[in-house]
Amino acid sequence: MSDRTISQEVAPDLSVVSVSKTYEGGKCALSEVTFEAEAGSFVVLLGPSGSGKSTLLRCIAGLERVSSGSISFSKRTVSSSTLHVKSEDRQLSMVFQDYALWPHMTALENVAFALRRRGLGKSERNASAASMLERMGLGHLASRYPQELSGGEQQRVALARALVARPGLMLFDEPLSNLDADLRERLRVEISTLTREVGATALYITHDQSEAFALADYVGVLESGRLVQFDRPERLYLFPKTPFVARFTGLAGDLPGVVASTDERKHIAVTQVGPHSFKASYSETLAVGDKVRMLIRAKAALMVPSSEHDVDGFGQSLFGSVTDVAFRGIGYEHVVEIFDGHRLEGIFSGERYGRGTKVKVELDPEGCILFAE
Ligand SMILES: Nc1ncnc2c1ncn2[C@@H]1O[C@H](COP(=O)(O)OP(=O)(O)OP(=O)(O)O)[C@@H](O)[C@H]1O
Repeated sequence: MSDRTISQEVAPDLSVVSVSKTYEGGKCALSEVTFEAEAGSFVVLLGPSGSGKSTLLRCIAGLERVSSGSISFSKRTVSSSTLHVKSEDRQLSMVFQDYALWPHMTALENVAFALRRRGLGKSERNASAASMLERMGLGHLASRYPQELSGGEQQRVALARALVARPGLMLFDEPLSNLDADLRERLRVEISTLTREVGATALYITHDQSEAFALADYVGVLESGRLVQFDRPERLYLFPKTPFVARFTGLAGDLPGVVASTDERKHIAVTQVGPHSFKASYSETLAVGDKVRMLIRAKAALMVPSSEHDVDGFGQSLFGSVTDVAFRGIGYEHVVEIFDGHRLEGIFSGERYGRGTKVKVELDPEGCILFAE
């Protein structure tokens, strides 16, 4: 960004300590949420509907008061049970799901309005707004009103408005959920690039695991108001702390089993699953005889055609029959029925195996994760 008239606000560290929020009427939406986001990092809060994502974002934005705990930006407390800094004094920008543009202002005026508190003259504000719209490929739409723009164009104007003041902290409330798949992907890339380009600390909420993994430096998973894991996306995928985190971040299979032996040093257990025994990884304490669930990541499942010489269940593999196949552009996703009516889903292959094809699925122990029932 070439405009030098607007100074960059310093990206803050964000510190959320034991934040709880109970709404009037007694609904507890957040319970003891704690995490730290480094200055300039991109954090995604992921969780199902009602898990407390919006409440947490709104507390950080200053749109809700916390019931207990504290929120600080670079050691400056902005929220606690006795202190509440107003939203407009928190030096942040927000992008909402429903765009929230002012309908009586043009695209240019909407973006320029974000600079009203920067002590700039009108012509400077307009020049900065025009250059930001240009930067986002919206220059030719600057004089249009929101109702004359498509949903995707409105959201990009909203993004331009959030970026133009070069905020230290940017908050995103499911900004892509009203857009179609293609536009969602393109705007996701723009959000990721531009936010990092301005160097802001970013907090983004979504219920979409693939969006979270694609954007985040760190992902926080919320379940019923509790932050159950806060980690790098890669670690979350390989070492989910709970079955909820594993299921919410995408599984190919979820099978019942019984522990047959354990290797505590390597955290690998042999588990009897139906007629088969598999090696799988575990992090909690497990003992021989414990009933477990073996949760299988799609990455761990390699599908090959079965041959008459194969022995079912030998060496981390099992047999099945393809019940569904879907073309995904870069390859095919299969559903495979295995023993006792259990299924593996999302089994990816560059080759298409038609319905009814007998296949062998090999499982990598690293992507098979055991949790006690
Ligand atoms: N103003 C409010 N008054 C009372 N309860 C509320 C209020 N806002 C949210 N809640 C409740 O708090 C819980 C968390 O809501 P929140 O909107 O934070 O979840 P969410 O994860 O953002 O959900 P969604 O993805 O559906 O937006 C829900 O049970 C919700 O019904």
